Amino acid sequence: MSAPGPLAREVDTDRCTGTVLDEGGLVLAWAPTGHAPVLFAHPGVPVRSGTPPHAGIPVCWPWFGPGRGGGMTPSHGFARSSTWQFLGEDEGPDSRVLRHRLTPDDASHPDWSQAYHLDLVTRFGTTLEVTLSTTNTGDEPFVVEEALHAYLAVGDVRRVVVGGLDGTPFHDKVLGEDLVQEGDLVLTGETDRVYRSSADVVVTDPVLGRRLTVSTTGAADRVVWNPWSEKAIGLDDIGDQWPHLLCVEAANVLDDVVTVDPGQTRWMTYRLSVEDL
Ligand SMILES: O=P(O)(O)OC[C@H]1O[C@@H](O)[C@H](O)[C@@H](O)[C@@H]1O
Repeated sequence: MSAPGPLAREVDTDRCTGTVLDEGGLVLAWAPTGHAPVLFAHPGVPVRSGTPPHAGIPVCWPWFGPGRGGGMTPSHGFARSSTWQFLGEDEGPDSRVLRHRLTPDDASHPDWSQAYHLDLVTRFGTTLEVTLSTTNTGDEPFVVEEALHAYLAVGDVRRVVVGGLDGTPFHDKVLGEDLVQEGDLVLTGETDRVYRSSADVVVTDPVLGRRLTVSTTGAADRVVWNPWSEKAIGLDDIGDQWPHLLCVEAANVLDDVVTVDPGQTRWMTYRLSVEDL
């Protein structure tokens, strides 16, 4: 018998449909009325409890990947595999607002003893807005890496054009080099890049006939990732679906880590909108 899936909070309004899971505080789905789903999730592999999926918008916190010094597990921190408190939902002026929180009572880790509140506010409307806030409830400053690791659904990643990054310095994790983007980005192979930019990113998708715009506040970096065919084989919830996703993440990583002083709250917002071509 397969394990039951995590608890899903469903939204269905005249503006959109959407889903957030308590596990991971994962925004799994969003589709404004009249549009196909905007976030990627493998059509044949359900989300399993205990396994953070390559889907939706995982929360990476308080480290990214293996952490700045390397070797940290789980990859991307413990927030995405922890079960968050659901604080409730209400109707905003133009969106349904769902609130989740993670505290040391919900998630602990041997390498993380700091006192914190991590809050996730998801606004489901004709645009999607996700805010991740870190509050230091302890007596000592602490440093976090963080990302809202959005998996955008695309028709064919080899045919999309990613605009808004021209002239931006980036760290290429595949090549291990620091480079500068020239012109629009067209992906031709495994791509894993940390762009030092807070500018809007526009993904033009001729196959699905739409344009996605990512804008953020409080995020110094954009991470662009697709594993491509070979690496995708080892990721069972991506597999042969790799052409149908493009991660454009809002992040504060590498040299852009965030210091949170006692009593302080630092926040980051990811906004996503879609328009027909
Ligand atoms: O398989 P994971 O842990 O979800 O990570 C997926 C990818 O996430 C990206 O954000 C990282 O830049 C990649 O290096 C990583 O491979």
